[in-house]
Amino acid sequence: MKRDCSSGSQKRSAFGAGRIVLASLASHGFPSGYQDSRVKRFLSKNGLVILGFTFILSLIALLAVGLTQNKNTPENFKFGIVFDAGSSHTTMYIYKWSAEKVNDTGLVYEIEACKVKGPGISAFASNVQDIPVYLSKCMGRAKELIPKYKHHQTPVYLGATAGMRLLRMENEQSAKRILASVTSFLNSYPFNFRDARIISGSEEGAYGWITINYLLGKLQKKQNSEDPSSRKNESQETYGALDLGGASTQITFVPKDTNISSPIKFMQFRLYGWNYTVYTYSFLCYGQDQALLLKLAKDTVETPSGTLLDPCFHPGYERMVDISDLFNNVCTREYKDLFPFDKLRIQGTGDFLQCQERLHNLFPTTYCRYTSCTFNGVFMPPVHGEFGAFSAYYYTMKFLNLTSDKVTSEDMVIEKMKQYCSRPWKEVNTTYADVKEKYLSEYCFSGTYVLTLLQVYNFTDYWKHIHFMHKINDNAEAGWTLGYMLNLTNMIPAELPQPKPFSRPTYISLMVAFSLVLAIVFILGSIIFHKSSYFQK
Ligand SMILES: Nc1nc2c(ncn2[C@@H]2O[C@H](COP(=O)(O)OP(=O)(O)O)[C@@H](O)[C@H]2O)c(=O)[nH]1
Ligand SMILES: [Ca+2]
Repeated sequence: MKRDCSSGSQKRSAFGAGRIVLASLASHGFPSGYQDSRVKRFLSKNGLVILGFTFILSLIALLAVGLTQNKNTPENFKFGIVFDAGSSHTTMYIYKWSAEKVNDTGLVYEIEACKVKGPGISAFASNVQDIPVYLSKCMGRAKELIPKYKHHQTPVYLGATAGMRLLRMENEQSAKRILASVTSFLNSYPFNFRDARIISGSEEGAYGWITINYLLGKLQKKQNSEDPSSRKNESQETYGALDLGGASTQITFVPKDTNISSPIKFMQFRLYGWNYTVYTYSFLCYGQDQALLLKLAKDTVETPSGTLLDPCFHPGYERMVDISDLFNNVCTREYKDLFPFDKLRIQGTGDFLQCQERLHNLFPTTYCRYTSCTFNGVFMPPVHGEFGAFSAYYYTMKFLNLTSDKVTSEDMVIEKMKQYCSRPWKEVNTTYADVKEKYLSEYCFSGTYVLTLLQVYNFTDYWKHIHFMHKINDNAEAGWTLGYMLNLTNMIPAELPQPKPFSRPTYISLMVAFSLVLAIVFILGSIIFHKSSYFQK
C-alpha cells in the first residue's frame, strides 16, 4: 500500500500515521477530487462509529468468554472408603473432597461412619465364610451414598489393627485366611479396591497424628518465610495424638528436643513444606480390653482362688470368666498356670485407690536404660505440646463427664473416680439403663486405667494439655483412617502448593477493569482523533 508522503513533516504522531493510512485508502480505493472530500467526511464520521461499534462488540465477546470460561462448573467430587478393622469392632468411613482442591489445602470431609454389626474381624478365624454377610450392609451403604459413575474411581482400603496383630502372632494362617476372604469380598464391588492389610502400630500412631493435625489445620499453615525463626515455633504447634484401643494404645508427638539420642527411629515427615520429626510408640496388649485381661490374670495368679474381690468393679457387681478364655491369649499367656478351678467369679468392691494400685502393677517403671522412659523400659522423650486423646480415651472420659477443658488437674479426675467407683452396681445399672452393660460395667476400670496410663506417660502435672476429642470441627472422627487415606492417595503434598496468582473473583474483576480501561482509552483516543482531523480541514 503506497504511503502519501508529498506533504507534511517527517515526524508524525500516531494519529498522523493513522491519517496517512486513511488518506491512502481514499487515494487508492476511491475516485479522487469531489469524492475525495465526501469520502473523507463519510469515513471520519461513520468510520469512527464502525470502529467504536466493533470495539464494544469485541469487548462484550471478551467478557462473555471470560465469564463463561470461569463460570462455576458443578464441583467435581472424589470419594474414598476406609475400613477400620479394630480388635473389638469394624467401622467403614467414606470421605469426600473436591477434585480441584486435591493437592491444595482444601479439606476432605467424612460423610459416613458405618458401624459394622458384630465383633472385630479377628473373631472370624473359625468362620471366614460369614465375612461377606458381616461387611455387606456397610458396602451397600457405600453404593447408595457414592454416585454410580464415581464407583470405579473410588479407592477402598481396609486396615486391621491390634486384634489382627495378636491373631497373626497366634496363628498366621488364620489371619491370612481372614484377609483373603475380606479381599475377595471387597473386590466383588464396582469400587476400586486397593488393599486389605494389617497396619503396624507405628503406622496406626503416625496416621492418627496426621489425621488430627490435618483436621485441626495445623499442617496447612501459611509459610512464613520472612521470619525463619517462626518456622520452629509454628512446627511445635502440632498436637500429639493419644489413641486407646481395645488391644493396643499409641502415643505420638513432636518432642521438644529432636536431637535426643533415641533407640527408636523417629519418623520423618515433610508435609506442606514443613519437616516434622515425630516420636511414636504402640503398646500391644495395653488396649483397655487386653489390659483388663492382664490385670485379671495377674490377680488370679497372685490369689489363686475361684473368687476374686475386684476393686475395679462396682460393689455388688458379679461376672464369671472362663479360665481358658483368660489365659488362652497372646497377652496373658506368660501368666498361664494350672488352677484347681476352671471358672473365676469376679465380685466388685468398688475402691478406686485399690484399683489404681492393682493397675500400676501392669506398668513396671523401675528400669530404664535411656535418658527417659515410660513403662516396660520403653524409651520415650518427655511429653511436649498439646495432645488430642481419642477412641477409648474419649468414650470413657465422655461417659464420666471428664472431657471438658475445665477439668484441668489430675486431682479433679481422682476425686470423680473415687466417687464413681464406690457407687453400688444396682444404682449405676438403674441410672444408666440405656448404656450397653459391657461398657457400663467397665467404666470404673477404664476410667482408672486411662488415669494410670497417662500417669506413666508423665502427664500428672500436664493434664490441662490433654484434649479429649471425637469428631473434629464437626467434620471427621479422630483416628488413623483419614491420615491413612490422605497418605495413600497423595493428598498431602510435601511442598506447600503455590498459591494461584489470583482467586477466581479477583481474576474476573481484573478482566472487567482491564477491558473497561481499554474501552475508555479507545473512546478518548477516537475523540482526540476526531477533533484533530476536524481541525485539519
Ligand atoms: N464406652 C465405649 N467404648 C467403646 C465404644 N466403641 C468402641 N469402644 C471401645 O473402644 C475400644 C476400641 O478399640 P478398637 O479400635 O476396636 O481396638 P484396637 O484394634 O486395639 O484399636 C474397645 O475397647 C471398645 O470396646 C463406645 O461406643 N463406647
Ligand atoms: Ca482402634
